Amino acid sequence: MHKSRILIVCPDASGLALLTSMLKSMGHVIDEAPNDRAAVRLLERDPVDLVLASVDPGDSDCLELLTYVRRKHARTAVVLMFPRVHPERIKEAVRLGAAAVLKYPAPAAELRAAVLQALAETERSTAATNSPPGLGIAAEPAAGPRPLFGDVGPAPSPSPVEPPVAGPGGDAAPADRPRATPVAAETPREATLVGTDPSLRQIIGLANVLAASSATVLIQGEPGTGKSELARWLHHGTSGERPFVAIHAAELSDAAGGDARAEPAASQRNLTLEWTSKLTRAAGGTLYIEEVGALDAQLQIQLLREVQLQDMEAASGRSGGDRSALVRLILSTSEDLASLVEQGRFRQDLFHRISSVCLTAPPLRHRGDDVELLAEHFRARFARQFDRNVVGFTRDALEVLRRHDWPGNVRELQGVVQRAVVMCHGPRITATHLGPILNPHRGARGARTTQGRPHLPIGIRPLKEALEEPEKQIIIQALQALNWNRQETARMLDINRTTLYKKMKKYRLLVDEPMWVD
Ligand SMILES: Nc1ncnc2c1ncn2[C@@H]1O[C@H](COP(=O)(O)OP(=O)(O)OP(=O)(O)O)[C@@H](O)[C@H]1O
Repeated sequence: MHKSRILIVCPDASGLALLTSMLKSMGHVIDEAPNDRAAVRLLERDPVDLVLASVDPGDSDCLELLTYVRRKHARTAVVLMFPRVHPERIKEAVRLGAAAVLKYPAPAAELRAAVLQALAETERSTAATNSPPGLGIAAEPAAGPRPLFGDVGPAPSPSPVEPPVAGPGGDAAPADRPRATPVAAETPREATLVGTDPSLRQIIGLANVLAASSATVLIQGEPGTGKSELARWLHHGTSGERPFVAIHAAELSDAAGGDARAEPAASQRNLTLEWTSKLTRAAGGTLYIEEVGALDAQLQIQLLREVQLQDMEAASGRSGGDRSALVRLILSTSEDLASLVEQGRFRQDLFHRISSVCLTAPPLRHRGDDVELLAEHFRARFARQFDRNVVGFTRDALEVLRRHDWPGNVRELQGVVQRAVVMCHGPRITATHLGPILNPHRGARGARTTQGRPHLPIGIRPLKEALEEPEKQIIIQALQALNWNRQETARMLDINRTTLYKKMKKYRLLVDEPMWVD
């Protein structure tokens, strides 16, 4: 075996000196670091064969260095040392790819044996990876990681769907990463951000600056304001060739904990698998998590770890270099995350980490002439798509569009124009095609206050009856904002789909086209 390079990470100076002298006596070259941050800096300057790290298993981030090394330096073995028994953490460390977990301080013989075995296994797998195919040099099956730290029970068996895969840089991906589905990564389409209002241009200007960095960005704004479009814009600014993976936080939580009957350990494993599969698919590109406030507690921890890893990466001073395994995080929210923190529904530490770089998508009602520009953009697009000879809007239609306050923002406008194009049989969309919600002559929206908001049409009548009209209007607006997608609408209104169905039936909204279309 050649002279190996070992990085020893130990916060205790005397322990560090002792470990160094033990391993130096074996003929290895030793680097030393007092903490993870210093270790990452050294690793980025000069890769090593093995990292030997003493960490406190009680610290929630004690496995971060391990995760980092397994992801970024797949050929570097990691041996951990824990000063006290922590069976759960040992299992987790083994699952994440630790070659061994030892007691700290470990007897010299045990330490040397573990180091030798880890180095030998790394050398074997490197030789196997480097062998040209067809030469018949088969690698011995690796003995597999084993905890040496007392009896902690068997390591979780690997899931059948997660064989190690070649990462984008050619390195073997960490063993806990599921295989990337070949078609999984979305080919990013160009982002479209129509609009000339200064509030939007300012955000686009900021996005152009941020596109060049790998900083985690939080995009906030009301539903339908174009947060996803901004995320694509940020992604596309770096490179269109890289994967863009978008996922709604609630879907991620559902997918991870989908089976309510599953054992806690199994659902924890599902969750880790789901999370790592998303990261694997996004490797080298962007992971966009919509409505980050809906992440459940476990996923918030996973996200916090990922953001911390990114910070370590930034602290290591790397810029530009190998980005193939890096994942840029873009998060969005239409909720006020600070108030979720106050309610105890969102981790404060995570909130502080993700909210330092923030873009706010302006609501459409504050974007003046953009309503017309966007309406024209969607008119042209849908006329092309549905092969309709609709060339514009009548003056009264434009007036109606201008006066509406667009609670569903750009998505609502898009839905309204789409329907109008389908319903329009002449060359121009008229106010009638826009429906009573938008049409003041039909009286459905009621009078406006000075702030441009509608008065509720409530007179003195039985309460149940008085509440029906506003309820109907809220449902129609939500349906319009969500393109008549019932599942999404039920979710937005926080009612189940059956309730929504019954209410749509009651208000005669269950026709193919909305009842108000002439
Ligand atoms: N400036 C824009 N120019 C053109 N299309 C836009 C613009 N902003 C948004 N859109 C379109 O409007 C729709 C809604 O936008 P998007 O999904 O980005 O909003 P969002 O804020 O992410 O919504 P949500 O919070 O509900 O997920 C999309 O079809 C998007 O392509």
